[in-house]
Amino acid sequence: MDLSAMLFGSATPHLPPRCSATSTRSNSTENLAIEGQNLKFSVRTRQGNWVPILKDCSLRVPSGQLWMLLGPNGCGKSTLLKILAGLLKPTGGALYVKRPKSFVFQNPDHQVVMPTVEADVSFGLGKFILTEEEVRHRVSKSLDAVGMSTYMKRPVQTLSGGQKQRVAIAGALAEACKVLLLDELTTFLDESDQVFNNSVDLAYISDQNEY
Ligand SMILES: Nc1ncnc2c1ncn2[C@@H]1O[C@H](COP(=O)(O)OP(=O)(O)OP(=O)(O)O)[C@@H](O)[C@H]1O
Repeated sequence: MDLSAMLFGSATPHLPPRCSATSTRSNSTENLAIEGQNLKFSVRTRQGNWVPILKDCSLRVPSGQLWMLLGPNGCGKSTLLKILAGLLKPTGGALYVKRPKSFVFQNPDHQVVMPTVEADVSFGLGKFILTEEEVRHRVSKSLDAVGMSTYMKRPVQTLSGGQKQRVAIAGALAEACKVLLLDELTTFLDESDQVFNNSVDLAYISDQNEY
């Protein structure tokens, strides 16, 4: 299936509706967070046939912007996001994604695994060499960014779906990700939470069905 989705940036939309996802802007000095050229993804059926899911998908996402990937059910939005996250390997094309990058799953129960909010947000920081003070600072700053600083000691099983999703986003921010990939951001978050302020040099890209 062709990706006939629409990409919206926080500045000028880069793509006309229902075209292949190709940006027309070309500026070699641009600080790009994501660049994909002619990405392809196919799956093999039990009968041994290859079924194309993405065909020649190209996109350029500058740093510091929020982009939304819009399109009808089944057009390939989640597949593209998983490729950008490195969870799926494209079967063709070239891809650059600035690191560190984080992927927030549609269902936060797949991601929020530790007993308390504080433990969950600090969980991913174990791979860095950080002082306890730095860990505390990052956890507190990222929970603040998602409006959850008063929930630090709360058991995660007492949180709503949207609160868990915010905790998952806080975990990604704590790791100082440069690219934040959000699968169906609106599943749990309310409207006011869907774009939150963060001054870091970060690109957000989210997939969303058209309404
Ligand atoms: N492993 C797979 N095997 C076979 N088909 C697949 C596989 N993964 C995805 N597809 C198909 O690829 C297409 C794109 O799926 P994808 O989940 O990326 O769509 P989407 O745009 O995110 O849809 P939705 O808006 O419903 O979440 C769908 O038709 C889906 O059935």
